[in-house]
Amino acid sequence: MTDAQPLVGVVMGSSSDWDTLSGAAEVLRDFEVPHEARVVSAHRTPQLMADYAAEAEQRGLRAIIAGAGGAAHLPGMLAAQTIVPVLGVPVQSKALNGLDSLLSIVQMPAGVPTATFAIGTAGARNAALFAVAMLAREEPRYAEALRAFRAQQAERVYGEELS
Ligand SMILES: Nc1c(C(=O)O)ncn1[C@@H]1O[C@H](COP(=O)(O)O)[C@@H](O)[C@H]1O
Repeated sequence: MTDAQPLVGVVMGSSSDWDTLSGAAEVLRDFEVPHEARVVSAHRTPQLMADYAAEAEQRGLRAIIAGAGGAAHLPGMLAAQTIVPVLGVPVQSKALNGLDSLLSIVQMPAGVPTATFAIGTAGARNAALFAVAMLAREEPRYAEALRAFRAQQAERVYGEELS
C-alpha cells in the first residue's frame, strides 16, 4: 500500500534487495500500514539518502526499515541523520552469506542506534512486525491486529501434524 502519507518507509540499497525487503512490505500491507518502498543507497545515491533522512520526520514516518547487503552502511547512515527509529535488515550477501551485512549494521558506535534484525527474509518480516508493534502504541487497531496475528500463528502451530 503506497500512500500519500506513509507511516513506514522501506528502503534498500539496491533493487536486488527487493526479494528480501518485499517480505517487510508484504507484512505492512497485511496490517494495512501505509508505507512506501524505495531504493536509496548510502554509497550510490548519497544525496538521495541524506534528503530522505532529513525529510523523514517531517513527512510523518514513524520508522524506517532499511535493508542492505555487504558493506551495509545504509541503516547506520540514515540513523546518523534522523531521529526516526531505523530498523536494519541485513540482506544475505553472496560472498559472505550476510554475516558482513549483519556486522555492518549491528556494530554501531554508542549514540547512533539502529535496531538490527535477522539476516534475510525473517529479518525483513520481523522488522515490519516490530514497526507494527511500535504503531500499536499509538493506534489500538494495530494492537488488535497484532494480537490476532499472534493468535493465528499459535493456532497454526497447534494444528500442525507430523507425518
Ligand atoms: N550495502 C549497500 C548500500 C548501502 O549501504 O548504502 N548500497 C548498496 N548496497 C548493497 O550492495 C549489494 C549489491 O548491490 P547490487 O546487486 O546492485 O550490485 C546490495 O545488497 C545492496 O544492498
